[in-house]
Amino acid sequence: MASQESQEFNRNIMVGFIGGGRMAQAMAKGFINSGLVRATNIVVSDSSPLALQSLQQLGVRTTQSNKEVVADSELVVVAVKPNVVKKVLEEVSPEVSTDKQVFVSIAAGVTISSLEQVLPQGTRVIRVMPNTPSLVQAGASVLSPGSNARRGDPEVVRTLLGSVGLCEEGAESLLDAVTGLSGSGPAYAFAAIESMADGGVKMGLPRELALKLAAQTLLGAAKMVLETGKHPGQLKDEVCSPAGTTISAMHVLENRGFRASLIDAVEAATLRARELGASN
Ligand SMILES: NC(=O)C1=CN([C@@H]2O[C@H](COP(=O)(O)OP(=O)(O)OC[C@H]3O[C@@H](n4cnc5c(N)ncnc54)[C@H](O)[C@@H]3O)[C@@H](O)[C@H]2O)C=CC1
Ligand SMILES: O=C(O)[C@@H]1CCC=N1
Repeated sequence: MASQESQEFNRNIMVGFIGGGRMAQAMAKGFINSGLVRATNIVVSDSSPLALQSLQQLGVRTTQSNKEVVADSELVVVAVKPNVVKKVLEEVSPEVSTDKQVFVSIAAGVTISSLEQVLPQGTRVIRVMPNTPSLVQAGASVLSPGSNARRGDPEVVRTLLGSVGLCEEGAESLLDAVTGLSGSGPAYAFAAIESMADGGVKMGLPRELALKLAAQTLLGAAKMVLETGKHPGQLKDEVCSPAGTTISAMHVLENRGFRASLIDAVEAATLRARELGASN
């Protein structure tokens, strides 16, 4: 929910999105549901009319003109795929005024210096790695301010993203690893939920119940880590009774490389983010 700082947050801020795909929709819906931004203060552009249809249902203004979004916004979220970022920034550059807009790029890998190079000199840029649970106020984001960001700019972005979950500030050098962990991480968790539910179904549970139990179990475990402050290893030990069920399952997971697979997954996604940065 909105933090104390948001008391000073300009609730009339105009927020634009260039690209109205999955991440933009998650953020826009999250911002509206948080109560921090009115739907009528959001404008989204997308080259595909289909992508704009579901946004129209939210009550936000939609357009196929990226320039219109920039002209009408104070905070512009760049939410196109990394390989399209340069092209759209070149296109909208004539509309940029350093006194008006802050550009927030959420593109995986794309560096602050490459964003600043293509935008007019002095453009205020903040690079952010968010994730899709922003849709349900349970997002995790890390932001990194560019070289022209003004004193209050990170705070505005932090308040906005803080209204849809956790938002931390960090050095840009951390952002590819953040992408590998929390940016891509929801997919790992969804796969875990789906697979645990499959296990339940295999052992006789109805599908609907199995899915609910699997999702609630991950949610509950995550809340315990965040709210008890205990190390996850200790919490795991507290579930494993001597000669009980859980330790038998943990043995299987260890044998099949469960932990190493997750470590490798975060590493692979981080390295891919670096590659995207080098090529875009
Ligand atoms: N999906 C995710 O979980 C996350 C995505 N991101 C980043 O967010 C960005 C967007 O990703 P998604 O939303 O997943 O992709 P997406 O493919 O769902 O959305 C991208 C949208 O951009 C539109 N588009 C393409 N060319 C355009 C142009 N020239 N002008 C205007 N719109 C154009 C497409 O029609 C599409 O609707 C990417 O850079 C990605 O790295 C960051 C964190 C998480
Ligand atoms: O898969 C991707 O490239 C994007 C970035 C982080 C999550 N999804």
